[in-house]
Amino acid sequence: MASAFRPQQARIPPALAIPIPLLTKAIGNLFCFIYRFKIGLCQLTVTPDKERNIKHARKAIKEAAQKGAQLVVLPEIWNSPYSNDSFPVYAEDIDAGHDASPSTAMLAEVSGQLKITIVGGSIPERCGDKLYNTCCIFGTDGKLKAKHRKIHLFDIDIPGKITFMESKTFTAGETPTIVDTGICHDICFEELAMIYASRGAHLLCYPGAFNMTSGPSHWELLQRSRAADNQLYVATCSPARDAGAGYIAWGHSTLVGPFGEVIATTEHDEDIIIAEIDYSILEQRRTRLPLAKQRRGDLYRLVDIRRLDAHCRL
Ligand SMILES: NC(=O)CC(=O)C(=O)O
Repeated sequence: MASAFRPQQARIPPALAIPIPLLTKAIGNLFCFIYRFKIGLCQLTVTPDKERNIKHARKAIKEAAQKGAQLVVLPEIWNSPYSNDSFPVYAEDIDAGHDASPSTAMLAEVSGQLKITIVGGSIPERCGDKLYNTCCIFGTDGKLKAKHRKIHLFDIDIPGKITFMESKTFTAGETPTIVDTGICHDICFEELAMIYASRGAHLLCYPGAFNMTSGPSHWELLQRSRAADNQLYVATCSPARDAGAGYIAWGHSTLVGPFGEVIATTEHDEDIIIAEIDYSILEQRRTRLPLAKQRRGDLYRLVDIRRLDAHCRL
């Protein structure tokens, strides 16, 4: 998921400066030099036991917060096995309240209790007769700030390597989300990242579950490309690898900086990455290499067909 975050207002202590997308770019740029914070990427093992997955995620979030993370990111599909048979069984009706959605109830409780922002990876969401691959973002007050439904469903067929059709069960989301979030396969679409960047995003978060074919070939490449093209931070968070699962996740959760540099990463086992994000570096990069100014809008231009008018405050 790509959650795009922008810096918050000056009266908020820098330590709590989880970026929000609402402010104008000018205000964002003005204050971003004071904004440093720690991000925690929880690469979690996922089992068929949903209750255990929720407890386990809670423990990892707490550990990341204890280590100083003010923004914690979970993997794509962390409460359920990544399989079309499981998605309908593990799906939760997020809008129906905490009783109908124990996974998001936990995220709401923990974010409020620890006063951190959580990019809640994704879970299968049931809405009427449809299922979505949905990321919920909770603010420091424990309130749901945004819900992003994966826009680009992951359908792949490489004979002898991997076949997976998310579209068998999931319906694609229709809206980019301004706490700017995308999920996994969304990372493959540079236009989406460019739109987020043009709206002032400083950080894109992609909870993702790449596999043993797509992982080695382009997991890191895509993250570094999105970061370098748009001169911003990119954070990814994968499930840990389970060699016995039907779908074997690649792992390698990573934080990439605005020059496309890998700041922190891990292998495929369960892990919590804690790394620092410093928006002043981002501005420095943009000043030294002003891609936005150099862009030839007279020759080519990205059209944002669906203007992102709904904003979410963190
Ligand atoms: N779960 C996914 O969307 C995986 C993906 O995009 C890939 O390339 O692998």
